[in-house]
Amino acid sequence: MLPFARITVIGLGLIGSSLCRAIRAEMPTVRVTGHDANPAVRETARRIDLCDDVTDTAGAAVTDADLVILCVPVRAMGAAAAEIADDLPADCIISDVGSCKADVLAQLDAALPGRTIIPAHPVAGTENSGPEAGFATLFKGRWSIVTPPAGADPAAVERVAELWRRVGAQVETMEPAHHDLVLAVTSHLPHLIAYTIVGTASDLENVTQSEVIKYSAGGFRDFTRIAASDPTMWRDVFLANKDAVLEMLQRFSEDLSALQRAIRWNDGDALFNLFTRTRAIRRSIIEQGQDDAKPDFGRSH
Ligand SMILES: NC(=O)C1=CN([C@@H]2O[C@H](COP(=O)(O)OP(=O)(O)OC[C@H]3O[C@@H](n4cnc5c(N)ncnc54)[C@H](O)[C@@H]3O)[C@@H](O)[C@H]2O)C=CC1
Ligand SMILES: O=C(O)C(=O)Cc1ccc(O)cc1
Repeated sequence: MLPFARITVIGLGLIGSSLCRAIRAEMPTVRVTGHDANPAVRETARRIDLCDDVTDTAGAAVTDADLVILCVPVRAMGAAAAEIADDLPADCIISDVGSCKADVLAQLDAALPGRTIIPAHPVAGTENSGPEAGFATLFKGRWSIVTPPAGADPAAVERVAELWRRVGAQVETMEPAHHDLVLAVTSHLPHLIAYTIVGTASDLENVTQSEVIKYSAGGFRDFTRIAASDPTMWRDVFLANKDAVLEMLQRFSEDLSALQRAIRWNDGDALFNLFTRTRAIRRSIIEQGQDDAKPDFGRSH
């Protein structure tokens, strides 16, 4: 049985538009309604036929929904939820796709007291944003982490989990605070490092911008891709997941200082041992099939 019959997506950027496409591809009888605060995005969504209906107001998008998924930047979640509060049907489930969960849950709880809120985070994305950047296979073979609040209705949790399975994701449930700690080190800190290193390279006085571009080896190129990620989205993630990010940044700084020391004192063993350990981590990621380069990963678009 389909987990939902009428799904509303609020925020039709990369993730919202990918979700619309995936739902229509995998569950063609589900009615998909969309809304975005930006009129240009609504116009694009209509032009590319993203949803069955794109509404000009958030309220009109949710009046007969059985699931509403908020796909807006994490610090806009509360405002987006407040906009639909008066028009939500009584038994509608509210979810979101935000990259951090504790702060978003607090915003949703405050805006929608007493409602069934089942947050989730598809750990899938790209450096691009906007409705035309999305694609139907984005979630295939990826994790979606569902982070229900304490005491959440298990049937509602299962319906949201089933939606993610239907669009191709593997589902894990986690407590919101634990999610935020895990993602701080696996996703948020790597983005911060990428933003830093690309900024550092572009600030050099003795190396020209064109040399940075011309001689950028593989590693630096990968950083520039990540550092091209959406500024609004990532500003919000760092501010909303401040405590976990600062904790991981502290540990990272200490480890970086240890590396600095090893280089200064010619401690080759320390360098070799660390690089051997990190190589093993990369290899185990590939063995577990979590690598983008794998051809069966369903990411062709
Ligand atoms: N980009 C990525 O790779 C991933 C992003 N996420 C999360 O998904 C969410 C959306 O990110 P993207 O789709 O990448 O961003 P995006 O920038 O492509 O799209 C966000 C859309 O939300 C709209 N919006 C902003 N405030 C709004 C409001 N109050 N009401 C209605 N619409 C509003 C914007 O106009 C924009 O079209 C974020 O919370 C992000 O943390 C989750 C997984 C991956
Ligand atoms: O493009 C990349 O490398 C990403 O890391 C995409 C991404 C960005 C944010 C998320 O919350 C999940 C995935």
